[in-house]
Amino acid sequence: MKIAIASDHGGYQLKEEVKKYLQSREIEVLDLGTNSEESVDYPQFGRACGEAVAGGKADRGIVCCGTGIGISIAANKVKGIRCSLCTDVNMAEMTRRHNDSNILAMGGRITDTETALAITAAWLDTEFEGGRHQRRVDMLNSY
Ligand SMILES: O=C(CO)[C@H](O)[C@H](O)[C@H](O)COP(=O)(O)O
Repeated sequence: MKIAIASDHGGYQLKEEVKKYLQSREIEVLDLGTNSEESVDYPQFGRACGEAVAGGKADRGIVCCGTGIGISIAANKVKGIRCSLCTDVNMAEMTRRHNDSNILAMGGRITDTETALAITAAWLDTEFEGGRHQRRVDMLNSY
């Protein structure tokens, strides 16, 4: 699996922790920046991750900003993206099982590293259930 990751300055430290975690699992990482805590604009990074996933350059993506909100809004502007802002493991499992989430968003100023890595693990390892949820995902994709 190849995961695209992106953040603004508010999510930079968390992105780096997520990157280390993914690499420890020997998951290939496409790092789309940002590369420091210098102030940047989250819409560009959320869009870049969305386009990487929608365009097939990565299988899924993970984005981080201060809250996870702005960058998830940006990623969800890209057709085909179902970006889910998660603050706990249950949300991560549910959004994979029911929404076939293809980008995970987290907030570097909201969620501590240990929780974020547990969320990441759950999101990576939980399968989409299909069935009635496929119909709903198809509806999302048609909009
Ligand atoms: O988009 C956000 C809020 O929904 C993120 O938290 C951003 O990281 C934040 O807005 C950046 O704010 P800053 O004051 O420019 O660091």
